[in-house]
Amino acid sequence: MGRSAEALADSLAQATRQPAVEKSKPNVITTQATATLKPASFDDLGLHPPIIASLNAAFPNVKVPTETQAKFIPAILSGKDVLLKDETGSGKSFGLILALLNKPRISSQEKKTVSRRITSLVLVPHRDLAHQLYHWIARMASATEDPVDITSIAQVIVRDGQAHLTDGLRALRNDPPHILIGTPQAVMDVYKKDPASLQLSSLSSVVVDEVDYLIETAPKKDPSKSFHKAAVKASRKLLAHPGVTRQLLDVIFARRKGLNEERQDEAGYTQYQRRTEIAAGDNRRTEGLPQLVLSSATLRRHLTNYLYEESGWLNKDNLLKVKGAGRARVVHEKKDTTEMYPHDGLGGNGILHSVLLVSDERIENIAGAVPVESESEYLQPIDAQALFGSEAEAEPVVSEPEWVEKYAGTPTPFNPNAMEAIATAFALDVPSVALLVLPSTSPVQRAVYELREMGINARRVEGRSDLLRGDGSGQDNATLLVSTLATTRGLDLPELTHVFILGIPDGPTVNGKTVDAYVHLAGRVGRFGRGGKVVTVVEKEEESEGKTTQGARMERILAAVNAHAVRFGQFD
Ligand SMILES: Nc1ncnc2c1ncn2[C@@H]1O[C@H](COP(=O)(O)OP(=O)(O)OP(=O)(O)O)[C@@H](O)[C@H]1O
Repeated sequence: MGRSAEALADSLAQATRQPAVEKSKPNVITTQATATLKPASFDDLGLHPPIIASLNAAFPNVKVPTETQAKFIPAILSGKDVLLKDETGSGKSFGLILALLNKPRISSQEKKTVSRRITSLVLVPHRDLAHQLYHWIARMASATEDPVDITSIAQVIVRDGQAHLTDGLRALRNDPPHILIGTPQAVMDVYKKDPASLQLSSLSSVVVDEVDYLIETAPKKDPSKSFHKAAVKASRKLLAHPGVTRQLLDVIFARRKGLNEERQDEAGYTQYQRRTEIAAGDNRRTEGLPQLVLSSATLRRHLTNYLYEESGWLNKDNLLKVKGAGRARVVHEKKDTTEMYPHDGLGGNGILHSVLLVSDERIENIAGAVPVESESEYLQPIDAQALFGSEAEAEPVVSEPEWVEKYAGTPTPFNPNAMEAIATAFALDVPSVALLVLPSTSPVQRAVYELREMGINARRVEGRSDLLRGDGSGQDNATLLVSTLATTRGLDLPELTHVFILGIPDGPTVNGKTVDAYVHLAGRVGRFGRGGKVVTVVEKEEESEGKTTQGARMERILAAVNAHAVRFGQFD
C-alpha cells in the first residue's frame, strides 16, 4: 500500500479507537466568531496529516482552504451544528467531505470484537451528486499505487433499480462505511426495509447538501397581501406531505425535537448554564445526538426560519451559522423586488450572461445586451490533466440506431428553433465542454438524439461518472453534456466553459425559486476564479398589454442577480 493511501487508512483505523461521542470544544452561537480567521493551511483547521497528504496527492490544485472552508471545517470537527450558505463553487461540498473524512470513526465493542459503524450520513438531491462526492473520496483513497479499500470508507445509496436494496444493503450490513452518501428516497427505501442497517442511533454527523432543494418551505405572507391565501395553502400542503428529507430528519432527530419542545419556555439562566457547560467541553451536554450540517448556495429566509424556529432538529446551544462573504447587495428601486430577490451579484466571477430570443425567422440577442470587449479570458478551456493529475481518456461518440428507430418521424417535444440556436451557439463558441440544462421533466435522451442529428457531440450527464471525474473529455471535438434542472444541482464539472439553459429555469413565472434556480445553474461556471458563459434560450414573444414576455422575465432574473445581459456576438 502506498504511503498516503496507507496513512489515510491508518488515520481512519486509529480513529476507531476514539470514543463514540466527540468532545465538544468551547463554543457559542455566532456568525462572527471566526470571520477574521485566515488560516494558512488545512493543518491549521485541524485536518490530520494523512488526510492532507492524500488531498495533496489527489487534488494538487487544492492548496489552501477557501474562506468558507476555514469557517466551517473546525466547527464540524468540534461537533457543532452548522447552517452553511456561500456562493456556488466556494468549496462547500468539497470541504464538507474533507471534514467528514477527518472525523473520528464511530465504533462499537461487543465482548472483544470492535466493529466499525457508520460515522456520517450525507443526503444529496440526485445520484450524480452522490457519485461526485464518492469520487472525490475514492480519488483521495487511491491517490497512491496501492489503493485503500474504498468500501469501508464510503458507500453510495441511490435508487438504481433494486440494486440499493440488494447489493447496496448487503455492503452496508457487511462493511458499514465511514461515510454513507445517498439520496433521501433511496435512504428511506433502505430504512423501511432494514432500519438497523443505517445505524441512525449512533451517527456522529448528518449532512444535508443543497438543503433548500431537499426541504421545501413556503414564504409566510402578510395576511393583507393578495397572495396570502396561496401561501397558506402551500404551507398546509407541505405540512400534509412533508417530503422524504423531512421525514428522515424527523426520525433521526426525534429526541432533539422533544428536547427543543421541552426547552421552549425554560428560564434564560438555565439555557445560559447549559451553553456555558457545552462551551467548557461537557460531553454529557451533546446528548448523544449527531450534529446536523445544512448547506446550500441559496437559503431563503423562510427556510432558515423554519429550520431554526420550527423544525426542532438543530441544537441551538451549539450552532454555527456561516454566511459567505458575498458581494455588494443589489438595491432595487421597487421595495417588493428587493424582498423577493435577496441575492448578491452573480457577475463578479467573470461570468457572462446572454439571453437569446428565438423565432421561426431568426435568433437574436435580448434588447439592451451590451457588447463584450475581450472574451478570451472566459473561453480558456480547462486542461483536465493539469487539474486532476491524470490522463483524460478519449471515448468516441457512438450513434444509437435504436434511438433513430424510436424517435425518427415522431414529433419533437422541444422547440426546434431553440434546439437549433443551442446547436449553432455551441458549434460557434464552445472550445471544449458545455452543459445544456433542460426543464426538469424533459426527455434527455431525446434531446441528445436531436442534437446528434445536428452533428453535435452530445451526451447525457446522468450516470456518467467519468464525466464527473473530469475524465470524459480529451476528445478532438467539443462535448455538449445534457442534463435537467432536477439533476444539475451541486455538480462540479471543472472543464465547463458554457452553460446553455433551455427556457426560463423553473419557470414560467419569476419568483424567488426561479431566481435561485438560475443562480445554481449559472454557478456551474465561474468556479474558483474561472470564467464562463451562461446562455439562456427562450422564445421571442410579441409584446402586448398585460403580458410579460419570456424575454422580460429573463431581464427580471438577471436584474435580481445583479447581472447585465451581454451580446452573444455571432447573432448580431
Ligand atoms: N480549497 C480549495 N482550493 C482549490 N480548489 C478547491 C478548494 N476546495 C474545493 N475546490 C474545488 O472547487 C470545486 C467546487 O467545489 P464544491 O463543489 O465543493 O463547491 P460548492 O460550494 O459546493 O458549489 P455548489 O454550491 O455549486 O454546490 C471542486 O472542483 C473542488 O475540487
